[in-house]
Amino acid sequence: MSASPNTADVLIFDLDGTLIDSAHDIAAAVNEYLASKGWPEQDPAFVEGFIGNGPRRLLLDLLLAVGLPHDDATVDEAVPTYIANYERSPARHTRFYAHVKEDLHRLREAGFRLGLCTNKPHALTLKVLDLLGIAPLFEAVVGADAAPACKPDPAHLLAVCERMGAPPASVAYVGDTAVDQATAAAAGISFHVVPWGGGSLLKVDEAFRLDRLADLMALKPAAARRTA
Ligand SMILES: O=C(O)COP(=O)(O)O
Repeated sequence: MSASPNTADVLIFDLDGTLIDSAHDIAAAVNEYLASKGWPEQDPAFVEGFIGNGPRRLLLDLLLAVGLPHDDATVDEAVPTYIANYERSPARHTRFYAHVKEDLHRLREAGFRLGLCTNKPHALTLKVLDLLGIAPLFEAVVGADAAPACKPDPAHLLAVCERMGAPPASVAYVGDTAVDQATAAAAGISFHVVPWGGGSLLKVDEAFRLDRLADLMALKPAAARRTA
């Protein structure tokens, strides 16, 4: 069962599709790989639909969907090539969704502790957060390869909780995909969905649907509850 939506001390965020629109940089890295094989490049809006399960699934699912070779050997070779392409230019086109940066600051100032749980590779995640100037806002960041198992395995989200010393009942997870939603449900953590990324496609109780991140202020952290 999920925790109540009424309070939370710790807010853990997904990254791609939730805080940042990274589809153009991810598509550029994918297209550089496809071009190197002499295969047709893909539209960023199409590539965007495959983001959320990490690089291996991104490439496997995309190659499968467009009818290109997708055997293990092809994908094994594609993953490091794609990651190397992405690492060369991790935030050229990446943008925050509306009000994200200011709202993260407001949430921190209100006393919430912030964490990040993403299927992006860990080193790339740190690089992107740093380039976008939001790395210091997060107490714990766990990319897919820094977790015991990645989303939708609840161990990923629970690893962030553990690093923050936060019981799951004190946490809310914020994401945009069915993977994020399933992860939170399996971890027994309440899930709030953003209106962008894949968020509008998800079925959730309306009380858990955000217009912007600042709506999470309603969850009042412990410090604010004591002084209320
Ligand atoms: O699939 C990825 O690379 C990252 O996706 P996430 O930040 O939505 O977990």
